[in-house]
Amino acid sequence: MPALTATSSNRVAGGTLTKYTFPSASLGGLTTAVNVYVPDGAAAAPAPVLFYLAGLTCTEDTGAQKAGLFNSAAQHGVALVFPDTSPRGAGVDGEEADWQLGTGAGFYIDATEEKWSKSYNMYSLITDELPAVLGAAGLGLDFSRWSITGHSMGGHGALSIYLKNPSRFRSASAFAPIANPAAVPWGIGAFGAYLGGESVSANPTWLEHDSSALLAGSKAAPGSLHILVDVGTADQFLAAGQLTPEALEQAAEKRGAAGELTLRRQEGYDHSYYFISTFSPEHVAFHAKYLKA
Ligand SMILES: N[C@@H](CCC(=O)N[C@@H](CSC=O)C(=O)NCC(=O)O)C(=O)O
Repeated sequence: MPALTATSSNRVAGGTLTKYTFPSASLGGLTTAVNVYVPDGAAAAPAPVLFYLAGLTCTEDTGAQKAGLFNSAAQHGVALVFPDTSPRGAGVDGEEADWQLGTGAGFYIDATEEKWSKSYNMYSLITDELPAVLGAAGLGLDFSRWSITGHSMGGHGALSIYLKNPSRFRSASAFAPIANPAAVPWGIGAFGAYLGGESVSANPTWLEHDSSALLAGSKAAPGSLHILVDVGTADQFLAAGQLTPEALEQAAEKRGAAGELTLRRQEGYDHSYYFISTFSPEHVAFHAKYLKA
């Protein structure tokens, strides 16, 4: 197991936020950084864990600094993990050229195209390596009680990772997620580069990472999924057709298991962290209900 190096530590909301770095096998040996918030008391009784996956152009610091999650996490005794959004410095040609691809835009999938596949494996980092590395480090994290949330690209990550692994997580939520990436410009660009193909018809493996397709086809027991989604009605990327929350609603309808998806349209809110920080306490409370059941 790689050693964690603590590079900063801050007292916040009755707990401690520590930034760790370690060489990541998933990311081809590149050093990755992760912020971990542990509420006081977790040394004696390990805390359930909520991952926060950030969006395009973000880092491990964005959610920690702007999402307003700490007070509610402390109130519910929940630990928070904020991973980075991509490898850094992989040296892939063009990875810094476009904010929607490459650095800051890992899309929480494992690339299969040779150009990207050595380092762009954010799915493995989130689902396997981080729980193994953080779990073995004795930080007071209880990964048998694990939920996941995220924003935009990170909302896509949270929902798709949950729907691919429903028995590993207690619940999922998302702020303004890219709900149907296989069908919108952001997803088509990223999936085309990382997985290959120009469209989902050319490469149907895209659907393995598409939350709407995953929900519609989920084999999880009816009623066993717990999903909360908020989207602002004034979201600029909703207007641009990148988010398509209606696809998720249609998928839930197709699955036909009532009560699994709560999707709320929040009047007048945009895509920003002002929106996220307004509703993040409700998301923590939603997850705490299942993490502490
Ligand atoms: N540079 C871009 C805007 C990038 C942006 O808005 N990123 C969002 C996530 S979008 C989907 O994943 C974000 O969370 N930014 C960080 C922040 O602090 O707001 C442009 O040119 O439009």
